[in-house]
Amino acid sequence: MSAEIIDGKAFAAEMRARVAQEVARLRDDHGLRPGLAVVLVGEDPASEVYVRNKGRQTLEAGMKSVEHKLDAATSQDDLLALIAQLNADASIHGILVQLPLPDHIDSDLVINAIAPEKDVDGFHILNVGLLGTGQKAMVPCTPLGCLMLLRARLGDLSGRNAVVLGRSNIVGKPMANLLLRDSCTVTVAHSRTRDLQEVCRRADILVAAVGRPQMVTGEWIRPGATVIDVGINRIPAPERGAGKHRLVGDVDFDSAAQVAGAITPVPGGVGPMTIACLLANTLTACCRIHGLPEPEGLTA
Ligand SMILES: Nc1nc2c(c(=O)[nH]1)N[C@@H](CN(C=O)c1ccc(C(=O)N[C@@H](CCC(=O)O)C(=O)O)cc1)CN2
Repeated sequence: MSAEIIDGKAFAAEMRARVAQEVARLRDDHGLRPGLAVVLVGEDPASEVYVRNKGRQTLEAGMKSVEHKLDAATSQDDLLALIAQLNADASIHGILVQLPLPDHIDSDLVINAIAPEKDVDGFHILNVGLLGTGQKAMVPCTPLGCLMLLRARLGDLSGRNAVVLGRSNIVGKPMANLLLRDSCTVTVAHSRTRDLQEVCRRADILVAAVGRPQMVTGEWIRPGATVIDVGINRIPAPERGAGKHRLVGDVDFDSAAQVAGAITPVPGGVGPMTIACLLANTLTACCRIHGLPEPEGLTA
């Protein structure tokens, strides 16, 4: 193996410590406590874990944490009523609706009902537009985490060839916008892209967010490239015992690490950065809502 392993878990821990420092400063200097409300509809086991971790890490950073766990059959109107209540709650600076939502709920409608200044996921159409036009926005947490890792490893990103594999609203599109904002030459590739492997091989920076376990192998990677693996896929691991599973990314780590200059592992790469950036966004939202200067280095 030749690649440097980018330790997202350690980077996220440093970021959370920095957020906690700033939260303490807000309390001491302004008597403020950032508050985050997380809404979960249904009983998806992975979502339950993520929501629990968000609540715990929010409290550890010194912020207020509120969890709303709603039955899977909750109506869209009831969910919208809860969002309206949280929008009006001055002690709440960030609102996040855990995705995916049950099929009977229109996710776009719900997300766009969140007050844009409290939209710490950065999914509201106003924040999407602000980011897309290079203006000050709330930035989606996973792409923000990827950007932080890239800047920490590479410094100035300008002029680099970046390929984003995947075009989702949550990761691929905002990631491409963030890399463009940092003056990369950006290609968004996806399942219909011709010569996909060749396109990826041109990348100095490759962000894989395609949702297909271990799809990107060493042959897809330019020697020395920086590879950010956003995928979180649970695959059977019979070698660990009957019915056991393990987590893998969208990149085949073993072959990719032979070629890349640096690579994020799964788990322990991008995943932990998602929640660290959520805390940073909640702090940023609190500062913006109260007209206070934002701490440096915690947003794009
Ligand atoms: N409203 C949102 N919903 C979802 C988002 C989001 O950003 N906003 N992202 C994902 C899930 N997610 C956070 O919500 C998330 C995913 C993974 C991790 C993480 O730390 N992963 C670990 C492995 C965890 C495991 O063992 O399963 C890692 O990669 O090391 C954190 C947050 C979908 N929904």
